[in-house]
Amino acid sequence: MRLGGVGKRYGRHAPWILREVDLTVEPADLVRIEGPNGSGKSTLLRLVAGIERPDTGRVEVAGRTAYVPERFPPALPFDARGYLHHLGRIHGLTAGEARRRAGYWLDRFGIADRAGTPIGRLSKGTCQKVAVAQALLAEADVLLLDEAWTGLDRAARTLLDEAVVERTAAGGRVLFVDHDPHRLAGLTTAGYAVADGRLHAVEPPEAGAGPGPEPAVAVEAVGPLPPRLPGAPVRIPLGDGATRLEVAARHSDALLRRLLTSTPPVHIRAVRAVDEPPGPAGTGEPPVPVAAVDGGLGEVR
Ligand SMILES: Nc1ncnc2c1ncn2[C@@H]1O[C@H](COP(=O)(O)OP(=O)(O)OP(=O)(O)O)[C@@H](O)[C@H]1O
Repeated sequence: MRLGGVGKRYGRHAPWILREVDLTVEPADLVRIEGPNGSGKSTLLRLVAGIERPDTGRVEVAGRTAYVPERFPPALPFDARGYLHHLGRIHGLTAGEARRRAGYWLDRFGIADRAGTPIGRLSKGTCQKVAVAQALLAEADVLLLDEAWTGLDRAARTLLDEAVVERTAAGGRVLFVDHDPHRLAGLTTAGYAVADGRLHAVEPPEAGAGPGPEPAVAVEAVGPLPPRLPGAPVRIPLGDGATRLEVAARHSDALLRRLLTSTPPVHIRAVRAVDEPPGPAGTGEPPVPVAAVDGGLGEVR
């Protein structure tokens, strides 16, 4: 996904909202976009979604795109299940698959009992769950989330966090706008602030370095590593050109996917559970063969 020299204004004599925006997003990237109200964050996501056209420059997006808009259209002539099914079909799913995934996400968000309720009669939070579900069921290559957590209850916010991690672990690119600086902290691979129509790279907040007290996984990787990695792993040089990366287990899939899809690819020598504090190579559980890791991820090429 690439934006080159993108400019946008709403009308020929209107002020520029975005100018000369360059942005490249690779598979498995999780990108945070921040900035003050009215700075152009939603405009940027709408350009990537193809809802707006740039006035200058190019927007190149390969693959399927799914988008959670900041505002859900209020008057839709559907019930929740019918809407998800309809959107699934628009995303190119067969009728059977669209129905299956609609049911799956209604269940996962705990709103299966409201599947037959017209969208206009759903509560705000339930409506937002449907808005999020329509994007997640697409299993898109590019997932765009515009303040998608707003209005969700705690369980649904956690579910959306997990779904984002799942999407990036599967090689998807995720861009999100959110005003909470801690949203997905430690998982983002890049962060940008929109200000004065420009996109400025910012250092995304860390979740606190390293895995903490929860179950952790150590990955021994050989080769140059990307500067930012999912889960903000602790990096321990092993002295033979390899690096031991220790990360919370829930981020290990995303980390492995990011390593295996980086250019040039990183060679993964071993993956093991960590059940003791960071130490030299050879501590912890016996290494898991890399082939098993590849098999577990499913789509690694
Ligand atoms: N369809 C439109 N027509 C005209 N102006 C628009 C349109 N959409 C957005 N704008 C203007 O473009 C500017 C950027 O809006 P945008 O919604 O992209 O900002 P934002 O950073 O997402 O703001 P917020 O944090 O409040 O959601 C604002 O001045 C807004 O009024």
